[in-house]
Amino acid sequence: MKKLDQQTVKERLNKLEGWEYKNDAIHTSFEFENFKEAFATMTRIAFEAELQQHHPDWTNVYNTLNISLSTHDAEGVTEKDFKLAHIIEALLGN
Ligand SMILES: C[C@H](O)[C@H](O)[C@H]1CNC2=NC(N)=NC(=O)C2=N1
Repeated sequence: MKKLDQQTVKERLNKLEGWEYKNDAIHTSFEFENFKEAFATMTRIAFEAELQQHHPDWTNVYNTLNISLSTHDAEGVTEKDFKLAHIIEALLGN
């Protein structure tokens, strides 16, 4: 899949509140009530990621979750990343 140019990424980010473009990836963070809530959400995201065959680069510390999405083959951001980002937002009820 083709890497999106910077202008296109910025336009697409207008519809994704709380996400930013940096280092050839799109990033966001979430804060939950506690670790259990964070990990439960990660599990739900993991099942969706597996269905998409597209996986987040993420870190979790207690109740925080940091997510970065990029497409390794394209060395940047593609439509696959935006598709997963929108799925994640929908899972979170946003
Ligand atoms: C073969 C398999 O589809 C690829 O390795 C997939 C798996 N998940 C992936 N996830 C992400 N985020 N980027 C990729 O380029 C990627 N590639």
